Amino acid sequence: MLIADQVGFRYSGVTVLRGVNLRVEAATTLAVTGANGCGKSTLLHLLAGVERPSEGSVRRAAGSRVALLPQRTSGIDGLPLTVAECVRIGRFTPRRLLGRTDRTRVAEMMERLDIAHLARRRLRELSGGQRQRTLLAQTLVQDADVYVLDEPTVALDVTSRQQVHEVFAERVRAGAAVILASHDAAEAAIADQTLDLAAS
Ligand SMILES: Nc1ncnc2c1ncn2[C@@H]1O[C@H](COP(=O)(O)OP(=O)(O)OP(=O)(O)O)[C@@H](O)[C@H]1O
Repeated sequence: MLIADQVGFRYSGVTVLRGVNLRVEAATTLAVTGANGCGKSTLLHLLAGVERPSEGSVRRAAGSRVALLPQRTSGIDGLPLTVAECVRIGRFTPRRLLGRTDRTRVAEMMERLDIAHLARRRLRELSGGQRQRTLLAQTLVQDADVYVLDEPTVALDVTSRQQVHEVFAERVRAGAAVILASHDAAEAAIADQTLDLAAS
Protein backbone atom coordinates (compact mmCIF):
# COMPACT_ATOMS: atom_id res chain seq x y z
CA MET A 1 0.00 0.00 0.00
CA LEU A 2 2.84 2.40 0.88
CA ILE A 3 6.63 2.26 0.61
CA ALA A 4 9.21 4.75 1.89
CA ASP A 5 12.66 4.26 0.44
CA GLN A 6 15.70 5.99 1.96
CA VAL A 7 13.59 8.99 2.94
CA GLY A 8 15.34 12.07 4.25
CA PHE A 9 13.95 15.48 5.18
CA ARG A 10 15.48 18.87 6.02
CA TYR A 11 13.83 22.02 7.36
CA SER A 12 15.85 25.00 6.04
CA GLY A 13 18.97 22.86 5.76
CA VAL A 14 18.56 21.17 9.17
CA THR A 15 18.29 17.39 8.78
CA VAL A 16 15.32 15.91 10.65
CA LEU A 17 15.04 12.50 8.95
CA ARG A 18 17.63 10.40 7.19
CA GLY A 19 17.51 6.98 5.52
CA VAL A 20 14.00 5.99 6.63
CA ASN A 21 12.73 2.78 5.02
CA LEU A 22 9.33 1.25 5.59
CA ARG A 23 6.70 -0.80 3.89
CA VAL A 24 3.06 -0.78 4.99
CA GLU A 25 0.81 -3.46 3.51
CA ALA A 26 -2.96 -3.14 3.15
CA ALA A 27 -4.89 -4.35 6.21
CA THR A 28 -2.03 -3.66 8.62
CA THR A 29 -1.14 -1.05 11.24
CA LEU A 30 2.20 0.71 11.65
CA ALA A 31 3.08 2.61 14.84
CA VAL A 32 5.77 5.30 14.60
CA THR A 33 7.40 5.93 17.98
CA GLY A 34 10.30 7.97 19.34
CA ALA A 35 11.12 10.90 21.59
CA ASN A 36 9.78 14.45 21.20
CA GLY A 37 11.27 16.11 18.17
CA CYS A 38 12.65 12.95 16.54
CA GLY A 39 10.56 13.54 13.42
CA LYS A 40 7.35 11.50 13.78
CA SER A 41 5.03 14.29 12.58
CA THR A 42 7.40 15.13 9.77
CA LEU A 43 7.45 11.51 8.62
CA LEU A 44 3.65 11.29 8.77
CA HIS A 45 3.35 14.41 6.63
CA LEU A 46 5.68 12.83 4.08
CA LEU A 47 3.70 9.57 4.10
CA ALA A 48 0.42 11.48 3.69
CA GLY A 49 1.90 13.48 0.82
CA VAL A 50 1.54 16.95 2.36
CA GLU A 51 5.34 17.36 2.30
CA ARG A 52 7.85 15.99 -0.18
CA PRO A 53 11.01 14.22 0.93
CA SER A 54 14.33 16.04 0.50
CA GLU A 55 15.84 12.63 -0.36
CA GLY A 56 14.46 9.25 -1.30
CA SER A 57 10.86 8.54 -2.20
CA VAL A 58 7.42 7.78 -0.80
CA ARG A 59 5.24 5.65 -3.05
CA ARG A 60 1.60 4.78 -2.50
CA ALA A 61 -0.59 2.30 -4.34
CA ALA A 62 -2.05 3.97 -7.44
CA GLY A 63 -5.35 5.66 -6.71
CA SER A 64 -5.09 5.15 -2.97
CA ARG A 65 -6.92 7.69 -0.82
CA VAL A 66 -5.29 9.15 2.27
CA ALA A 67 -6.98 10.62 5.37
CA LEU A 68 -4.71 12.62 7.68
CA LEU A 69 -5.24 13.59 11.31
CA PRO A 70 -2.54 16.19 11.97
CA GLN A 71 -1.14 16.84 15.43
CA ARG A 72 -1.29 20.63 15.19
CA THR A 73 -4.81 21.82 14.49
CA SER A 74 -5.19 24.93 16.65
CA GLY A 75 -5.87 27.06 13.55
CA ILE A 76 -9.40 25.73 13.21
CA ASP A 77 -10.45 26.88 16.68
CA GLY A 78 -10.91 30.39 15.32
CA LEU A 79 -13.45 29.20 12.74
CA PRO A 80 -17.15 29.44 13.66
CA LEU A 81 -17.63 25.69 13.09
CA THR A 82 -19.92 23.43 15.08
CA VAL A 83 -18.95 19.87 15.93
CA ALA A 84 -21.37 18.47 13.33
CA GLU A 85 -20.06 20.82 10.63
CA CYS A 86 -16.49 19.89 11.46
CA VAL A 87 -17.23 16.15 11.12
CA ARG A 88 -19.19 16.70 7.88
CA ILE A 89 -16.11 18.31 6.32
CA GLY A 90 -14.64 14.80 6.26
CA ARG A 91 -17.25 13.84 3.65
CA PHE A 92 -16.83 16.91 1.43
CA THR A 93 -15.73 16.43 -2.16
CA PRO A 94 -15.45 19.10 -4.83
CA ARG A 95 -17.82 17.19 -7.12
CA ARG A 96 -21.14 16.87 -5.29
CA LEU A 97 -23.25 17.87 -2.32
CA LEU A 98 -23.42 15.63 0.73
CA GLY A 99 -26.08 12.93 0.39
CA ARG A 100 -27.92 10.50 2.63
CA THR A 101 -24.97 8.10 2.92
CA ASP A 102 -22.72 10.96 3.98
CA ARG A 103 -25.18 12.11 6.63
CA THR A 104 -25.60 8.57 7.93
CA ARG A 105 -21.84 8.03 8.14
CA VAL A 106 -21.41 11.33 9.99
CA ALA A 107 -24.23 10.54 12.43
CA GLU A 108 -22.93 7.01 13.10
CA MET A 109 -19.38 8.15 13.75
CA MET A 110 -20.57 10.94 16.06
CA GLU A 111 -22.53 8.34 18.05
CA ARG A 112 -19.60 5.97 18.21
CA LEU A 113 -17.17 8.61 19.38
CA ASP A 114 -19.73 9.98 21.82
CA ILE A 115 -19.96 13.49 20.41
CA ALA A 116 -23.53 13.39 19.05
CA HIS A 117 -24.79 15.36 22.06
CA LEU A 118 -22.25 18.08 21.24
CA ALA A 119 -23.35 18.47 17.60
CA ARG A 120 -24.25 22.17 17.86
CA ARG A 121 -21.35 23.24 20.06
CA ARG A 122 -18.52 25.33 18.65
CA LEU A 123 -15.08 23.76 18.60
CA ARG A 124 -13.67 26.37 20.95
CA GLU A 125 -16.30 25.42 23.55
CA LEU A 126 -15.10 21.80 23.82
CA SER A 127 -12.81 20.06 26.26
CA GLY A 128 -9.52 18.77 24.89
CA GLY A 129 -10.81 15.21 24.64
CA GLN A 130 -14.13 16.24 23.05
CA ARG A 131 -12.25 18.33 20.51
CA GLN A 132 -9.89 15.45 19.72
CA ARG A 133 -12.83 13.06 19.25
CA THR A 134 -14.40 15.56 16.85
CA LEU A 135 -11.24 15.76 14.75
CA LEU A 136 -10.89 11.98 14.84
CA ALA A 137 -14.48 11.63 13.66
CA GLN A 138 -13.75 14.02 10.77
CA THR A 139 -10.82 11.81 9.74
CA LEU A 140 -12.56 8.47 10.27
CA VAL A 141 -15.71 9.36 8.26
CA GLN A 142 -13.48 9.57 5.21
CA ASP A 143 -13.33 6.56 2.88
CA ALA A 144 -9.57 6.15 2.86
CA ASP A 145 -7.16 3.36 1.99
CA VAL A 146 -4.49 4.83 4.28
CA TYR A 147 -5.30 6.58 7.58
CA VAL A 148 -2.36 8.65 8.84
CA LEU A 149 -2.99 9.65 12.45
CA ASP A 150 -0.66 11.82 14.51
CA GLU A 151 -1.05 10.99 18.22
CA PRO A 152 -4.73 10.17 17.66
CA THR A 153 -5.75 9.36 21.23
CA VAL A 154 -3.49 11.73 23.11
CA ALA A 155 -6.20 13.54 25.10
CA LEU A 156 -8.65 10.65 25.40
CA ASP A 157 -9.89 8.73 28.43
CA VAL A 158 -9.62 4.94 28.50
CA THR A 159 -13.15 4.30 27.22
CA SER A 160 -12.83 6.75 24.32
CA ARG A 161 -9.46 5.30 23.45
CA GLN A 162 -10.93 1.81 23.23
CA GLN A 163 -13.78 3.05 21.02
CA VAL A 164 -11.29 4.70 18.68
CA HIS A 165 -9.08 1.60 18.57
CA GLU A 166 -12.14 -0.47 17.63
CA VAL A 167 -12.78 1.81 14.65
CA PHE A 168 -9.11 1.47 13.61
CA ALA A 169 -9.38 -2.32 13.84
CA GLU A 170 -12.52 -2.31 11.69
CA ARG A 171 -10.83 -0.21 9.03
CA VAL A 172 -7.86 -2.55 9.00
CA ARG A 173 -10.12 -5.61 8.71
CA ALA A 174 -11.79 -3.87 5.77
CA GLY A 175 -8.39 -3.60 4.05
CA ALA A 176 -7.12 -0.13 4.98
CA ALA A 177 -3.66 0.64 6.29
CA VAL A 178 -3.42 2.61 9.55
CA ILE A 179 -0.27 4.56 10.38
CA LEU A 180 -0.15 6.24 13.75
CA ALA A 181 2.41 8.18 15.75
CA SER A 182 2.30 7.50 19.46
CA HIS A 183 4.16 7.94 22.72
CA ASP A 184 2.06 5.28 24.37
CA ALA A 185 3.46 1.74 24.44
CA ALA A 186 -0.03 0.27 24.86
CA GLU A 187 -1.17 2.07 21.71
CA ALA A 188 1.91 1.03 19.76
CA ALA A 189 1.14 -2.55 20.81
CA ILE A 190 -2.04 -2.59 18.68
CA ALA A 191 0.14 -2.23 15.58
CA ASP A 192 1.48 -5.05 13.40
CA GLN A 193 4.83 -3.28 13.12
CA THR A 194 6.59 -0.45 14.92
CA LEU A 195 9.11 2.00 13.54
CA ASP A 196 11.17 3.52 16.36
CA LEU A 197 12.53 6.69 14.81
CA ALA A 198 14.98 7.24 17.65
CA ALA A 199 16.61 3.95 16.71
CA SER A 200 16.65 4.49 12.95
N1 LIG B 1 8.15 23.90 10.31
C1 LIG B 1 9.33 23.60 10.87
N2 LIG B 1 10.42 24.34 10.62
C2 LIG B 1 11.63 24.02 11.17
N3 LIG B 1 11.84 22.96 11.99
C3 LIG B 1 10.77 22.20 12.27
C4 LIG B 1 9.46 22.47 11.74
N4 LIG B 1 8.60 21.52 12.20
C5 LIG B 1 9.34 20.72 12.99
N5 LIG B 1 10.63 21.13 13.04
C6 LIG B 1 11.72 20.46 13.77
O1 LIG B 1 11.84 19.15 13.23
C7 LIG B 1 12.10 18.23 14.25
C8 LIG B 1 11.05 17.11 14.18
O2 LIG B 1 9.78 17.65 14.51
P1 LIG B 1 8.47 16.74 14.51
O3 LIG B 1 7.32 17.61 14.84
O4 LIG B 1 8.44 15.94 13.26
O5 LIG B 1 8.82 15.75 15.75
P2 LIG B 1 7.90 14.72 16.56
O6 LIG B 1 8.69 13.46 16.71
O7 LIG B 1 6.57 14.59 15.91
O8 LIG B 1 7.77 15.44 17.97
P3 LIG B 1 6.66 15.35 19.14
O9 LIG B 1 6.79 13.98 19.78
O10 LIG B 1 7.10 16.45 20.09
O11 LIG B 1 5.31 15.60 18.52
C9 LIG B 1 12.11 18.99 15.56
O12 LIG B 1 13.47 19.23 15.93
C10 LIG B 1 11.41 20.30 15.24
O13 LIG B 1 11.93 21.33 16.01
